[in-house]
Amino acid sequence: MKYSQILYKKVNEIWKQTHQHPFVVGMGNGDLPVESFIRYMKQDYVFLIDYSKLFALGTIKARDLETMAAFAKLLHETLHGEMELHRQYAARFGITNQQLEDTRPTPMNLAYTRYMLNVAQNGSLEELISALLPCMWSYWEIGKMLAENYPNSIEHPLYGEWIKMYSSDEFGSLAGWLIDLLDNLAEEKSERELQMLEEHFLTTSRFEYMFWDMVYQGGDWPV
Ligand SMILES: Cc1ncc(CO)c(N)n1
Repeated sequence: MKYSQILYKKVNEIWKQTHQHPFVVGMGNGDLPVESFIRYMKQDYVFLIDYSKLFALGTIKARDLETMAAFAKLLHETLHGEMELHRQYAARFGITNQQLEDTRPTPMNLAYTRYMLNVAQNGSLEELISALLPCMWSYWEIGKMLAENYPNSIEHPLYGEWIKMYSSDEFGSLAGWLIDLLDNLAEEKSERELQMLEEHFLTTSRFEYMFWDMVYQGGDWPV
């Protein structure tokens, strides 16, 4: 069994809970309050600023030109693709790009990005990928689940664009490349090293659930 399939089985329960979270289900059936989505868009924008740095670090840690170029492409896609979706959404609500950028990350958002950046800056390329992969893979799974379970969801005037992006073959091919890369790199790893990669994969899978819950519940700093 491929290492990624082993990891997928280990996070199955966590990802299933994410698929059943009211924020995610609300995007599918259209019941998600707009205020929750605006909070998500703002928090996710500042998340993506730090998240994109992982791809830059991946280019630095890459051991061959092809992998360097792929991480550079992921950096570009994040800064100009995913973040542009948020900027377009924000404009519909009269929120400027500067206002998006000035969003103060919640404690949970900060904990998530700092965990990933710490792994990416101090760990191996394999550790960076194992921390990063649940972000892309779980979003692809959520996008596909919503498009399949709620056929009209991609036509929703607000949430449709989000579902289209994350269920797309283009986003899936980027996630698939990262999955294959981890599988290739895992072949040469010791049991102890694989245990460390698994811990990162589980931790950021849990952070993904917590991020949906934070934007749904509105958790923030006391003052
Ligand atoms: C919190 C979070 N995780 C993953 C992704 C996928 O890019 C995202 N945009 N935001």
